[in-house]
Amino acid sequence: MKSDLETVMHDGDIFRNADSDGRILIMTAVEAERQAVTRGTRDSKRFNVQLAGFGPASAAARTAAELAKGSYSLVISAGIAGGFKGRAEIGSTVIADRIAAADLGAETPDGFLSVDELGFGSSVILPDSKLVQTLSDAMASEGIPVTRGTILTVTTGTGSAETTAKLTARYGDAAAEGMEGFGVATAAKLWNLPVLEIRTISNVVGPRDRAAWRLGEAFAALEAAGDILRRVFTE
Ligand SMILES: O=C(O)c1cccc(C(=O)CC[C@H]2O[C@@H](n3cnc4c(=O)[nH]cnc43)[C@H](O)[C@@H]2O)c1
Repeated sequence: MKSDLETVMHDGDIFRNADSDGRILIMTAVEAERQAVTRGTRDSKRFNVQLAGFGPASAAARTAAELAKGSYSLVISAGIAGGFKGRAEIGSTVIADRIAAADLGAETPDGFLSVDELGFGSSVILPDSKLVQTLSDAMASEGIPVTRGTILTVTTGTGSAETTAKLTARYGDAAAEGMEGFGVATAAKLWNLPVLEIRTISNVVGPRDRAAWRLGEAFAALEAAGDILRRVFTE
């Protein structure tokens, strides 16, 4: 009888053969994240793990530059993140079912207007739903605490209860907050490639308390996420 993970990996075959050489580009903000993912993927040639830099602008530019150099079947934004209280605990993993540019828009005396409300496009990019399901099932089957939800991309990391409340009022299903996902996803969209965002939680979104960040737990979870990616896409 097949294990849960074997069943999931069978589904993964669909994507392994999706196109050309089927390589997967993974973008992380900083080197420590890149190393954690690479430990998990064990330097498999299927993956190219590159630095996106800090924030969505750098992430979009560097992802676009990487995509121009090679052929890929999937783009992944990966890294650590803040987790919204009650949605994603420290050390857990979040897989985005929506990637949202949460603070891109305009402030008005009556509140925030999103890109959508301004008529300049969409603040949301949707990851490939089948892949989201495949990976979240694979993680759950290995006992990894995993949540699916909206991952917000912000240009300023949230550091107050007031901003946290504003964000959760706009995105009721927000699970985590990072700073590169929407940039990576924008570049992937330009190439008509599917995108995923995978974040492991280092801290709680809210009043800034750098001393409370649990980088070790988040990097260990990021390595475990890399291991699942390798098993789903290469075994
Ligand atoms: O201080 C360190 O030693 C250190 C080591 C590795 C990474 C960092 C970062 O600060 C990574 C920044 C990166 O992480 C994402 N992130 C993490 N928590 C949050 C948050 O609460 N709100 C927004 N972004 C968050 C983000 O994508 C940053 O690019 C530090």
